Amino acid sequence: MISTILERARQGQEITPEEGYLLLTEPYPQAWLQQAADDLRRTLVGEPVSYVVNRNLNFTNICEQHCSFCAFRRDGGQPGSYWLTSEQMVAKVQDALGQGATEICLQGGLHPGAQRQGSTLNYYLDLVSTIKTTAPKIHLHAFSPQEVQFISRQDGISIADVLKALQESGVDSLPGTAAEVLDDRVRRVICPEKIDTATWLSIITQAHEMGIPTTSTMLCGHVETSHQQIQHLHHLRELQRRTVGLTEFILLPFVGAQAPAPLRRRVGRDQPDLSATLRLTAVARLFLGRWVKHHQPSWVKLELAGAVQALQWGCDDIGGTLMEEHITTMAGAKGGTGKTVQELQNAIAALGRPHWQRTTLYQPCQGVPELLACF
Ligand SMILES: C[S@@+](CC[C@H](N)C(=O)[O-])C[C@H]1O[C@@H](n2cnc3c(N)ncnc32)[C@H](O)[C@@H]1O
Ligand SMILES: Nc1c(NC[C@H](O)[C@H](O)[C@H](O)CO)[nH]c(=O)[nH]c1=O
Ligand SMILES: N[C@@H](Cc1ccc(O)cc1)C(=O)O
Ligand code: SF4
Repeated sequence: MISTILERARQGQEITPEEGYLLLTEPYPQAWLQQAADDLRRTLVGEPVSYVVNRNLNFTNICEQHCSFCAFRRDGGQPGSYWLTSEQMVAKVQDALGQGATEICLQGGLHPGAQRQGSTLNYYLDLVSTIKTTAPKIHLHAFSPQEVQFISRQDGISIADVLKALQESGVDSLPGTAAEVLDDRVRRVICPEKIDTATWLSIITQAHEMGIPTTSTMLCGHVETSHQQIQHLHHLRELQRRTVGLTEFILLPFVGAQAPAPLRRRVGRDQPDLSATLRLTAVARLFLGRWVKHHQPSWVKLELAGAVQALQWGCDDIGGTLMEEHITTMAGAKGGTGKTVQELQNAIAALGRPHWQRTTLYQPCQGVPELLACF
């Protein structure tokens, strides 16, 4: 019975993957689902909604892979390809500091030419030290598991050694991107060159065991089934049961408008389906239950109004200011490339809920002058 499952989940009891599947697929009033997810959110984290003042830094879009959803990647030398110099990165980090950023979110394409002294790891360590020299106190949220594996593969060194070197040079946490859908049949269609499910889980597990926290994500709304969505959430819940290193879950609905034609045509939709995204947002909150306290929608992909709705379907964080979002904007997302603190605060206040500025790891930040005291 749907109402029994919802009631148990609302109280924070674990539901099975089969029950999660029923919540996603059975016909019943979606208001029940919304209410249960909203209630569980209130029980676990209360009314306040957080945001983080951060800047995205996508150091290059030159990438050796060809994920079928990705409008960001370019070949080297192709029109629109770019590779930032360290001077350009320093300027962006300084500008971010001036705007009160506490986090740099650093990710890029997998560029085989990105090497120092013949080593890919050395290039990435240089990136980290460029940022940390410019902003020693900033939280560096850098490199997806796919990027970690790329370094390991290029240089023939272990994942553990890559993670250790990144940690020692100043990486504070990893973005849990490249998860897409943790199902190898889906991965063979949308990202055949990427690491498989087991490798993604293993890299995140190793990071957590070394004391590097990560976020978690799901790229939804393309070719995956409801069953595969639940399996993805199940993988995350089991991982978290073992390591407790996930800080949050971020649902990333696929934006197709400018994505490569084959997947775009197959999906047949340019922008995310908001009601399907909200349903999955609520099921993710209920399924991950007490294991993952923080849930974030993507205002880039849903637009701010859609992200505000997601705050009523289980989310408790509105995300980051981002300052410059490229990846999904290049795919035709309509949410914009950055938000001011005022815009985020106003959006939260419109719901009648209090807002608070967090660090990447969900610690409170003080007012602007004391900002850097929160590290
Ligand atoms: C572009 S990658 C950057 C890091 C690295 N290249 C990687 O793939 O892990 C970051 C994430 O952006 C998301 N993304 C890319 N294209 C998207 C699209 N069209 N719609 C929604 N999310 C997208 C994917 O989830 C992907 O893992
Ligand atoms: N949702 C998107 C994000 N989110 C990143 C967060 O702002 C932040 O880095 C995380 O909460 C850790 O503190 N970043 C993007 O570039 N695009 C998005 O759509
Ligand atoms: N969600 C990632 C960041 C991110 C998300 C989506 C993107 O398209 C790009 C980056 C995080 O862990 O913070
Ligand atoms: S998602 Fe990442 S790995 Fe895949 S093509 Fe885009 S930049 Fe490259």
